[in-house]
Amino acid sequence: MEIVEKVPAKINLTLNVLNKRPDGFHEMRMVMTSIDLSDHLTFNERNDQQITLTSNAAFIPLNKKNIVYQAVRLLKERYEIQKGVDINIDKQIPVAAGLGGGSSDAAATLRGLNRLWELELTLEELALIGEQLGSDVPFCIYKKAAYATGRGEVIKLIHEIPQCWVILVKPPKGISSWTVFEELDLASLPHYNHDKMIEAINENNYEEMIRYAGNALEEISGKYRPDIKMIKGKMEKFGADVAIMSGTGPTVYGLTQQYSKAQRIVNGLKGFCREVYLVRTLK
Ligand SMILES: C[C@](O)(CO)[C@H](O)COP(=O)(O)OP(=O)(O)OC[C@H]1O[C@@H](n2ccc(N)nc2=O)[C@H](O)[C@@H]1O
Ligand SMILES: Nc1ncnc2c1ncn2[C@@H]1O[C@H](COP(=O)(O)OP(=O)(O)OP(=O)(O)O)[C@@H](O)[C@H]1O
Repeated sequence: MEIVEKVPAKINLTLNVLNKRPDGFHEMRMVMTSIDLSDHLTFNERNDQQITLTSNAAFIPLNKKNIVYQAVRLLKERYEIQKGVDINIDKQIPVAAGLGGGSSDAAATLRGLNRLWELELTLEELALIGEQLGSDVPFCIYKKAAYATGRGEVIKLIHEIPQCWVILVKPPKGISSWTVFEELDLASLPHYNHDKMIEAINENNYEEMIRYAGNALEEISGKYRPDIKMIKGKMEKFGADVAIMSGTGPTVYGLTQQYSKAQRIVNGLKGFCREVYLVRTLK
């Protein structure tokens, strides 16, 4: 039997870092939404114990270093599954971009194998397992909009955000989450009002929502990647209502509700960056 899972990327509408925790992670407060830029994972059962990965992308590992492989191993060990699986990763989400690409692939693997091996696990159970793979994986299990706390694994689903166009610009070279978090000066971080943002989202009020968008990691990532600031400025100049870095970057996203404006922003930015995407937020 063949199973296919759609694997949406994510953006952080607000990202706050509170304190460093005893476990070495940081306490987060984030409003996040899935967006319609997706990988696709295809699963085919094997009767032997082998796990094989194939992909159109040359730049992700296709062995046990891939988070998809780790997700398979986790489920096989936990539920004593005596079967293997062939998985193809149709990679469309830019890698190490701040868009949750690997985390979302891992989440889709848990969802896909739940179906393929008929484990009948709930999304909450899959999210609990996903925590062991990475801080963003539980959010990615739901493919919705949510308020994420803890190290990012405590998820409270919220109302879908007001429909809008999302323009994504992914500058060359990624940034690792580890590097960004290690350099943080917590006392100097800005704070974005996620409660007010969630209120605006619940009222489907786009104009009010964008007033509260922001990413506390922008400053530190910007030190490594001065192009982030340049792209933000260009995006606002071409008419985006807001221009914010997603996750630990380097991707910058802009929001607008007008398609004509979205097209103008895309055409303007294509002059500065190769990887420019125009997508919608997911319902
Ligand atoms: C920045 C975000 O992408 C926002 O969505 C996430 O908070 C990070 O998610 P992620 O990359 O999946 O993070 P993980 O793979 O769990 O951790 C990578 C590294 O980032 C740092 N990290 C991550 C999450 C967190 N709450 N505190 C941290 O300090 C840690 O150094 C960790 O070793
Ligand atoms: N299936 C996968 N897809 C993408 N990257 C993967 C995958 N498996 C392992 N990786 C590795 O994980 C690293 C992080 O990639 P990823 O795309 O998850 O970063 P990201 O978009 O910044 O995610 P986040 O926003 O959660 O930090 C990359 O260096 C990549 O080589």
